[in-house]
Amino acid sequence: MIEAHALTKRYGERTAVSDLSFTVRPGVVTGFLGPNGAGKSTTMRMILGLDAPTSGRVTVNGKQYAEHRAPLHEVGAMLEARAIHTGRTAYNHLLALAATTGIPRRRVDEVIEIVGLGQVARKRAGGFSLGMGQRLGIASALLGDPATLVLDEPVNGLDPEGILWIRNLLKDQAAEGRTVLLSSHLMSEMALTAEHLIVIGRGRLIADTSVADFVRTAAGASVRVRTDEAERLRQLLVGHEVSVASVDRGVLEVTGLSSDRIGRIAADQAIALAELTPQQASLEEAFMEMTRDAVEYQAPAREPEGLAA
Ligand SMILES: Nc1ncnc2c1ncn2[C@@H]1O[C@H](COP(=O)(O)OP(=O)(O)OP(=O)(O)O)[C@@H](O)[C@H]1O
Repeated sequence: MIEAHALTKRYGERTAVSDLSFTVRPGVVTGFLGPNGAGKSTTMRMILGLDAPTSGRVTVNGKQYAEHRAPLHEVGAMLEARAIHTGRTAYNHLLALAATTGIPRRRVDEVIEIVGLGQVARKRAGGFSLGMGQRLGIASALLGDPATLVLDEPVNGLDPEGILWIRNLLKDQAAEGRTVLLSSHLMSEMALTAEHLIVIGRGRLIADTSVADFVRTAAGASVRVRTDEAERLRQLLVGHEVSVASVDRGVLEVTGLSSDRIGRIAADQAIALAELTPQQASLEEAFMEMTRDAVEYQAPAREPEGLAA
């Protein structure tokens, strides 16, 4: 369990994270979303004790990272996969890491198997592809068999097979009762991997919700209706906070009413419907919609061009 309480981080004049409170629970994959510069990496660094909060606090299983006696067993992290620029083999890299924390050699073999690096474990990690580097980063994170995993952009640069692999791995880790927090810019990927979302914009909390609710409550969700009496139905539906667009002959797109409601109104007036389809906003659209205000509202008007995140 990760708990942030009024977490704030300032770098000089710039506030990277502002009064951020959230809880990441075990058992489900939690996605950490936000536009560029929203403060995701800064928050993750504070979780891992790599950056000190200006105020507030964040704990992992009730303690701040530095208070844990064996942090590698508590929290596994991958912040930048590319941080592994090593002349060592993947195996020796993991072995050295294990040795510093009293983790046995057989666990190194185990994690190499888990991440599928068996074929290349004796090769220099410095020559690894991005995908192999990601797998090695994940192997390092899993080494201490931690109850909590914190991964910054773990699917970055992976091919479809690698993405599917990480998705299943993280779901399995969560299903085993671990706490899993991952950030990603790939919203569509997050929709498939995460069950819960923490969304931030300009360092502030925008949403702390299930993926299903996030998409459901996103503005812009509409219903597609097809009927021979489109014009009559349009006049019945249109009103305060309900807009109806004619997208094609006999096809309406209704925003502001549920499909249930539209179906009932049509039935009451004996209008036969040939189609009544809720158009689910994609996570990508929902994310853009919900973070847009945070970006626009808080962007300082006087900021010099080119500096705005
Ligand atoms: N060491 C630092 N010194 C000064 N400003 C920083 C520092 N680290 C981050 N920032 C600023 O804090 C804000 C948040 O950055 P952060 O990297 O946490 O965002 P992010 O959500 O991870 O973004 P991205 O998705 O682009 O990586 C940004 O405006 C960034 O410029």
